[in-house]
Amino acid sequence: MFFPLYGVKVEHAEVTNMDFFFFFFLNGQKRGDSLLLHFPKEIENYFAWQYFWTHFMFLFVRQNPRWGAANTALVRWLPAEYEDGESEPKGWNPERLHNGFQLSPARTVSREIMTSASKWKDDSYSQLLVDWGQYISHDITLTPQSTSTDGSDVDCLKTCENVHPCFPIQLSLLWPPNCGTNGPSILGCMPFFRSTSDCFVNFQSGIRQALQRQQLNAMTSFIDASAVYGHNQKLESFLRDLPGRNGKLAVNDQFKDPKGRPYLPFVTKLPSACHQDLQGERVECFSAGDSRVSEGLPLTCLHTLWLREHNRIADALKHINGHWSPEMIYQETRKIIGALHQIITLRDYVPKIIGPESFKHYIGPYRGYDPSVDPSIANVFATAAFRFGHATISPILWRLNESFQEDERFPHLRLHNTLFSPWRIVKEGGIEPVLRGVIGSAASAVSTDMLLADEVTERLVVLDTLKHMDLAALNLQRGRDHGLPGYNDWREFCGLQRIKTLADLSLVVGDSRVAKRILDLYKHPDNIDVYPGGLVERLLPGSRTGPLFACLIGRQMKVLRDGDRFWWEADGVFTQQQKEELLKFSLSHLICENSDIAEVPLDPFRFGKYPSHFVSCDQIPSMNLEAWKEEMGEGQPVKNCLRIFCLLFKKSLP
Ligand code: HEM
Ligand SMILES: [Ca+2]
Repeated sequence: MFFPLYGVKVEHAEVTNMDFFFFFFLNGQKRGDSLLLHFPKEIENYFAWQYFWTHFMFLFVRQNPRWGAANTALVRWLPAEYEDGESEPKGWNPERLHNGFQLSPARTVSREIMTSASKWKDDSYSQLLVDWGQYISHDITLTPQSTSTDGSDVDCLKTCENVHPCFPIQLSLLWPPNCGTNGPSILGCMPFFRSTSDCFVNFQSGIRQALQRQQLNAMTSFIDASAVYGHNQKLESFLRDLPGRNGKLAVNDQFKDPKGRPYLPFVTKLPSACHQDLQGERVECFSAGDSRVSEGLPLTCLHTLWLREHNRIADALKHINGHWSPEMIYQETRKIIGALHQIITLRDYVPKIIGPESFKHYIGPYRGYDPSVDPSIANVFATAAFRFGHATISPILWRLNESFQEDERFPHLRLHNTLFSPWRIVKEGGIEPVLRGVIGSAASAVSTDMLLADEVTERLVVLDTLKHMDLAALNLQRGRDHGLPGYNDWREFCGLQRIKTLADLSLVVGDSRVAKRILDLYKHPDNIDVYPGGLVERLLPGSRTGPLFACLIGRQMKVLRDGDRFWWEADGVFTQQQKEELLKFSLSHLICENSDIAEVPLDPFRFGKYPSHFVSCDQIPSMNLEAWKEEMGEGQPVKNCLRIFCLLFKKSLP
């Protein structure tokens, strides 16, 4: 399995005997596997574990072990629509008519209605809101792509023909389209690898659907900090500082920041494909729980902050509970970090993305774990709705100094000069200049006539291809590759009216010129792809999405929360006192604790000018980890006990 655009190969599922063991007894919920289960040192060996599994694991067996596990299929909320009914994407046969018309190539749609040479600013939010979106998307979804070598002898980097597994994005010579008399002529193509298909046949949905091509999610769908810890045992072990016996994560052994703070470790396969500063030592791609960590600098900064926070909390827990084993410290810390990811996402992020009304409507207050809810990621969410964020990418990466002014030594950069360039962190002042830029500059606005910045539609850098790519066209082609039904079908799914006329579309878009351009291009409203359709909708009040994407994102977030046995608010996961402490956490606190930045906004997702809207780090609430103190008394119940032994025996550990 291969992620060509990120230049990282990932072996399929890496299932070991032990994994099967975990899988059957613990129902495949990888994160849960290690979150609640903690053992005293005496039984931290295989045979004792086996005894434990055999005798007590029935307590955890659930009906749907694969829901939300890594390397399972993206689920369908509507059946797939392929040209041949089973696997060929729409547009595979360019001559084929859809509702009487040929489909416009993805690149044409991108240039006609999605690419923008400029972006407005949205003074309500900071750039961090955008970057958290990307970061959290990497916790919940990663769609692996086929390699050219998957049983075929075509090279998708070279061919411009539709031959499995290649589905290249055709480039049109004439621009703008329709300006010539003989129709657009083909200039070449951008490489495109089809997503890997799932070989698991699910007959529950009927024979026809069972035979349809399905795509995979390589991550755990749960918001569980899998981007920090990895989603399989091998990666998880690699990321830990096991020799240190301290419950911490491994750090970079070659470089530290100017104040001695650690960086993420490098990947092991060297030399890595990341770009280099031509002077001095090489800086390789970083490694983390998610392989895309080096894609952009703000993303790498967020990964670095969480690595440091894990190690900081692990130190504190060791100090508070001197009797805890390294394994216990690691697992408790991981559990806390997972909960913090959930809190930031559902409390701070999602309401700003879908707006307060949609939050109330689609998500609502938490009412406990519901075992009948499937927490898997939906294909339409990963492939269209949550890619709304691509329309909010800033073409400039802002870097700021201590006074939150442009840093003279490290000036702002055009985005394409920052992708896959971790050397800019190591050699250009650490994470601080980028982080200050992220909290100290306004987010790009979303507006129907300025969608994706041309920095990502004309100059997107991906590894393993020298050609610049077009992110809008990739998203669209990916939607067709996955057989996503059209925009109108998804509107109906969400209880919104189907678009029948130009007037309908103008109303929904709020701009009749844009609506006309779309219908001129697609010719029939039922042909509009869900990605551009959802993206151009007029935003709901107080949101960054229109009604369709708000519905799809809202529904996805609700199932991620309600279908998660280990959701931080679920019964028995944390004590009341611990929950109260967790709620004090904020991304501002994360930045204060783990960087050299001493002043931050109270709500770092909101844009505020420096210095008037910033406060000193002393004023940012912080968690008191004493709530995790475990008081040991012989034969007495353990205080704050939520560990599995305590739950089973209601007494202190031997
Ligand atoms: C500089 C910023 C970003 C870059 C360069 C970037 C780039 C990419 C690329 C190259 C892909 C794979 C495209 C394909 O071949 O299908 C992708 C996928 C995706 N992106 Fe982004 N992205 C960025 C920011 C964001 C943001 C802000 C969000 C959401 C708020 C987001 C959400 C997603 C999602 C959900 C996927 C699909 C993941 C999967 O299932 O594999 N991205 N992005
Ligand atoms: Ca996850």
